[in-house]
Amino acid sequence: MKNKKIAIIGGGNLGQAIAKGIVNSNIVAASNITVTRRRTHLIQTLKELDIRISSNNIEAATDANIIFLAVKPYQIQQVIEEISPYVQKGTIIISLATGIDALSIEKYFKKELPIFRAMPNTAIAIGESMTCISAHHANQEQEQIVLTLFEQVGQALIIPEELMSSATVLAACGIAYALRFIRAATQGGIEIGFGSNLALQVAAQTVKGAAELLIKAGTHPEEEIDKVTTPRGVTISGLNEMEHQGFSSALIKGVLTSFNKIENGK
Ligand SMILES: NC(=O)C1=CN([C@@H]2O[C@H](COP(=O)(O)OP(=O)(O)OC[C@H]3O[C@@H](n4cnc5c(N)ncnc54)[C@H](OP(=O)(O)O)[C@@H]3O)[C@@H](O)[C@H]2O)C=CC1
Ligand SMILES: O=C(O)[C@@H]1CCC=N1
Repeated sequence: MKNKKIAIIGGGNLGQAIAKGIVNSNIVAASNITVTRRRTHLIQTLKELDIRISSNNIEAATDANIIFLAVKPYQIQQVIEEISPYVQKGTIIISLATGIDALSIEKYFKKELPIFRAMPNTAIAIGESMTCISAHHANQEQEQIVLTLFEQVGQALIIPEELMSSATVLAACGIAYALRFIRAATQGGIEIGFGSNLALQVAAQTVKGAAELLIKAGTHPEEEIDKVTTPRGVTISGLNEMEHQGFSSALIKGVLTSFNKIENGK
């Protein structure tokens, strides 16, 4: 793994975060990673980590063993058509583009390659991503390589491709849903007396603790809720009022709306 050459085509938010995560994990030497974008002046800081930067996609792709496609979905076809003639047989392709299926990616390459779709979330920047991955024309060794890469920047799992839209909603959009919860809790906290900074600190750590309870203890949310809700107490009153106002229903409807937009474009 250490000697694999990695090209990250599209050094934007996710592309840069992945490059940094891989370097921090020491799994591949920084000098083996090339990140490309047209405006390279915006990624000069990567050079301080020994990562190569370039605006030349073809050069980066030519000798790469693993290529991340981290451009926007509407840019992916053009980028693939540019690099495809130079991509060696057996090169692992990892596309981060939302909503572009593996068959389309293969069609743009005009040849069979091990193609992966990966959907991390923005917590990848701090090594806490939940990344769902699907594989197409890949063998077990290639699957393990891709899984290992994403395990350096959080948790990762391989799922069937038909679940990729669901993974996008639950994990990638999910970060935004959770942050909106924290913002709303903060606003409530201010109304009951906290200054905004303190309210944010309390709300954010509380959500982190709640998530860790489930992850570390492996319990169900309702089991943990039962431990907090004193009979005739204040928690159950607040929770029930939230449900009367449609809290769970609003969240579920939001999830379905995001999902339908990916699946049907509306
Ligand atoms: N999992 C998640 O939470 C999210 C996933 N995504 C998905 O991840 C992908 C990347 O998103 P994100 O990082 O937010 O997007 P960004 O816009 O931040 O990054 C895309 C980068 O691609 C570069 N780029 C555009 N055209 C080319 C080209 N021809 N050659 C090389 N580089 C190019 C752009 O830089 P320049 O203009 O300088 O070339 C830009 O920096 C998207 O496909 C999106 O669907 C997006 C958001 C969140
Ligand atoms: O909002 C979006 O379309 C992208 C996909 C997942 C997260 N952000």
